[in-house]
Amino acid sequence: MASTQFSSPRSHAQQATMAVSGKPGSVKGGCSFGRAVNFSRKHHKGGLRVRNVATRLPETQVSPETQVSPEKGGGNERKLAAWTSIRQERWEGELAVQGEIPLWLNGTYLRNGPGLWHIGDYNFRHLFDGYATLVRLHFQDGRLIAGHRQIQSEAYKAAIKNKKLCYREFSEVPKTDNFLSYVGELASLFSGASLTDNANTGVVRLGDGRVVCLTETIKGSIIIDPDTLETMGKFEYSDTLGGLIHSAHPIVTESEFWTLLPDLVKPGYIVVRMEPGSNERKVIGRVNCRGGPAPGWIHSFPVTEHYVVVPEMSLRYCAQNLLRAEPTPLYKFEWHPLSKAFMHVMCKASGKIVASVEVPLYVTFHFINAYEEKDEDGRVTGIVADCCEHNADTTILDKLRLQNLRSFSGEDVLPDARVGRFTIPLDGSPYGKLEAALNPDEHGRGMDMCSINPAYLGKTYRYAYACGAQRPCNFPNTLTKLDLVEKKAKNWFDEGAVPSEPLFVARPGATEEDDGVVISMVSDKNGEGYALLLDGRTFEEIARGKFPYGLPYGLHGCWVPKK
Ligand SMILES: CC1=C(/C=C/C(C)=C/C=C/C(C)=C/C=C/C=C(C)/C=C/C=O)C(C)(C)CCC1
Ligand SMILES: [Fe+2]
Repeated sequence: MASTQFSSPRSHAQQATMAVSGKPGSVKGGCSFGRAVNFSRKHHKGGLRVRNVATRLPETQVSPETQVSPEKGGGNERKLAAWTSIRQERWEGELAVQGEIPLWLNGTYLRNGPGLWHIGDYNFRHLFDGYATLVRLHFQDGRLIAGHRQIQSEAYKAAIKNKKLCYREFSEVPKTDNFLSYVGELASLFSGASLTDNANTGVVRLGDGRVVCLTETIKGSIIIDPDTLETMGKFEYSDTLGGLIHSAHPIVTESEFWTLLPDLVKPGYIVVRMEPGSNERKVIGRVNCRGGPAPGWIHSFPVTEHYVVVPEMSLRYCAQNLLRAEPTPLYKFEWHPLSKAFMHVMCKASGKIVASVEVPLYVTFHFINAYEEKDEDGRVTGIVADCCEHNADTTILDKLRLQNLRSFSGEDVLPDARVGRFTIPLDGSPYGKLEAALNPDEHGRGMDMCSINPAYLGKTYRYAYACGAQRPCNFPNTLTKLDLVEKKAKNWFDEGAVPSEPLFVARPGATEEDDGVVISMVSDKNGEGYALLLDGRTFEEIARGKFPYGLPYGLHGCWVPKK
């Protein structure tokens, strides 16, 4: 058992060297540290809370493999760790907490994301290429215990073993030695063998309690233990649906699991459902694409109580780009504005399509929520679906190249985004609407990485939490609470810091939509990382817990309540 703290400012390159050499600052020899405990208890409106005046930090574990990326460009000062590889084969430790963690908050927040962007001295290009990294925050009786671990996908293990990229990632393709192996490569691409299983995008808790990390490849569905972050094995689908890719964000509740399988051969989407406790997806229906040579990219989609909404955007998969060795500006995709854009609505019970409307062009990766609109007689007249919309501009994909993220010069380069609100009539009209749900200036014209109170999934709702922007910036840098009724936003900001997706956790017994806390993890400008708790209602800081090292950026999280 060992721990480390980087006590004096050092460049990432220096830190990396030390990790390898075992000299001071190296994690190899590490040391444990502890401070006196002094829990002062006091009564609060919401019940008894613990104030951590000084917290005993039990011995932390730092894996001997802990390594910081050798990417170039760092000065001598410590700087933002968000875009830096932090390899932790297994780290655990209690975090010193400033402020008060509500005593009702008992459970585990898990965050997944691509936190390791190099193999040896080869640096990956794109944010989405990195190897899956789990960070865990376990809240118990006012204390906060953290963990950090790499997911042991085949792609990751092969890269570590062979010291080179072995599977196709978002923008990276393994080098082929000669023509014959290229032919073999093509075959393995069509069979899916060369595609990655690097489950670096999200993490969900299924209704039956299993916790699964996901990406866009079906084979990249990996079960993990939420207590130890250990990789348990592949989530094997027991049906015969086949296919290689699916939506990275299934809709998951205690009783439902929905996902979409894009069909690249006969352009369309298969809508499937899986019961808790089962590994068998059942086909509920199919949507045929109305435009373009291939289906639009489906990273996520929304549902209402009775319907599945299937977006068809003009940013479409591209078979040729899937085959290419070098990335194109749109990676595996192509922009087909002439193919138009559509929203389809399928009845969950019958699999019938009840609406298929043309909408203005859009670019979205994350839907926020959707709900049904009813007339006075309770008949559903339309669907409203909200998303983080990039003003029909695909350049955000290029902005997420690591080189761009690592080279912020103070220029305002983050493209504008908004809360895009689709209105889809169910009366057979051919067109739907898309407009901003609130003035984008409310959130600095940055908008992505969203969550809601899960009790409001598919229902009329008022609040959403997301990352917005305080400009100038090159990446969303605020945490934002959106009030979609008052059309206002509250923004939290720490200059120079990058916060990850805010996740809302409701207070048990809450009756108000925003009664709960918002959890995020922040990489700050000093190279440090901290877990942050905001009050869901006031959006003010309640507590933070500092990590003894800087945190890489992470994408999506989930909440696992106490057993
Ligand atoms: C698309 C294919 C693949 C991989 C896809 C992956 C890993 C996609 C990941 C997408 C993510 C994480 C999207 C997040 C978007 C966040 C945004 C826009 C934030 C904006 C902030 O302003 C392969 C599996 C590699 C191959 C098949 C095709
Ligand atoms: Fe996502």
